[in-house]
Amino acid sequence: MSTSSADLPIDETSRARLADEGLRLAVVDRTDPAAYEAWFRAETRGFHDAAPSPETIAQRHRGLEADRRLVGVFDDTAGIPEQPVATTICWPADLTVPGRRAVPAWAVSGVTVSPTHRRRGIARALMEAELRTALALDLPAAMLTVSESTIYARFGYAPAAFARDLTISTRRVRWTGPVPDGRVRLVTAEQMRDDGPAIVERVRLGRPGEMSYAGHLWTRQLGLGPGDKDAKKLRIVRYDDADGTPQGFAVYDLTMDPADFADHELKVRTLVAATPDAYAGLWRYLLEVDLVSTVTAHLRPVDEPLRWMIDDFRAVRVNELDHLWVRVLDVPSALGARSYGEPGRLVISIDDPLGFAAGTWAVDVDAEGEATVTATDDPADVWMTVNALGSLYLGGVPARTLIAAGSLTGDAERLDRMFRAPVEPYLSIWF
Ligand SMILES: CC(=O)SCCNC(=O)CCNC(=O)[C@H](O)C(C)(C)COP(=O)(O)OP(=O)(O)OC[C@H]1O[C@@H](n2cnc3c(N)ncnc32)[C@H](O)[C@@H]1OP(=O)(O)O
Repeated sequence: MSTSSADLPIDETSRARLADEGLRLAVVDRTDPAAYEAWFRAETRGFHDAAPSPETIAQRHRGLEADRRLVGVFDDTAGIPEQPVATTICWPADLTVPGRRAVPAWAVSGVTVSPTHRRRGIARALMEAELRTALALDLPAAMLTVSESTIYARFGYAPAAFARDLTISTRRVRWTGPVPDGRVRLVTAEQMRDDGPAIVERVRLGRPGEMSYAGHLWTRQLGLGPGDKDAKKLRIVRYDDADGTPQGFAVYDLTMDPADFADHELKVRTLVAATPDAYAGLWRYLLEVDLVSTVTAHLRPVDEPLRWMIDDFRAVRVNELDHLWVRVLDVPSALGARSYGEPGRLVISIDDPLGFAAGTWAVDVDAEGEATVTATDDPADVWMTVNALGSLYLGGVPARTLIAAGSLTGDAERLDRMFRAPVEPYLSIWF
């Protein structure tokens, strides 16, 4: 990487564009507590959150990772001029791609524009600046999880990993899956804080779409984040295999139905399993807690095997969502970083209105599935938008879907043999 993400100067193109409107685009000095507080208050306000307490702000500032790049747009005529009217927070993270490996990607988060300044092109200036910043940092792709799925396609992002919310009627369910010989133990958040990262790491490279994370994004999972209002409700169970090695964990809470004490809802916030045994052991435990009639689980993989491990398939209702959006910036680096299911040469023409990925690219895949990607003048075998490339990239979207949508033309079967991943892409966190 050419320079550290936090130290790179602000993008000049967007700075000049916003300066023409009397606005100042700047990297926020992350070492200055007052500057951080102003940025953080603007970000929480932008997401309609309650104003954070001084203790929460101080704790979040102390825990801010060194690679976080905070950007603000300032308006000296605003009601609270020291607080930015728009924010982003971005950092480099490892994104798992097919082939049990990762590509460094620019994680884009905290995108807010004050309601007083909306629809003046501020978000566009910020988003385009972040794409140029990612390239300046030699990061071949950018990624985000979204508040609304209507915003980011225009910047070249597309859904690449999906997720499901599950609602399980537990009284209809009898466990028919494996009964492993490990143990499920209730543990404290503090115990899990130490045991958990090793389990998360073992899972990460096996699943395209997962990303590296630590710090606040990790402790938040356990209710240990500063100001976490739900912390006291959380229960944590850990699955230890027969040798006593922790292989998985689940975080959940319980809500009583005021009309019937036997009808609690058990909400699974996180379930991470490094082995099939841990998966079975944890789900069986969660489905059999007494005084519960409904188990809900948020943000689960689309290939969740759970319904094959109970006796009533229809006891599980499913709602599917787009979750991780990916934007390819540097085609040779991004496509060269993943593996492919079939050898051969494929020439791809990419349409990218913002220019970053536009061109014709030859993808030469060897017998081991490794690719070399170069610019070429050869005629293209397939044509696609940069959005379609983002959706194909992790191997989770069939080419025929994109052909039907008009964002790709080419041989769907060949594209699927090359691009589809044997494991469905999935990202287990929001960021
Ligand atoms: C990765 C993340 O952080 S996701 C979180 C996104 N943030 C939020 O949801 C917080 C609440 N919303 C906001 O803060 C703002 O409304 C934002 C950030 C979504 C948009 O900011 P704005 O400065 O108003 O957007 P801007 O004026 O630059 O619009 C850029 C383009 O996006 C479009 N757009 C903006 N917001 C939306 C939206 N909510 N839905 C659909 N299109 C939108 C605009 O029409 C414009 O289109 P065009 O340039 O193709 O003509």
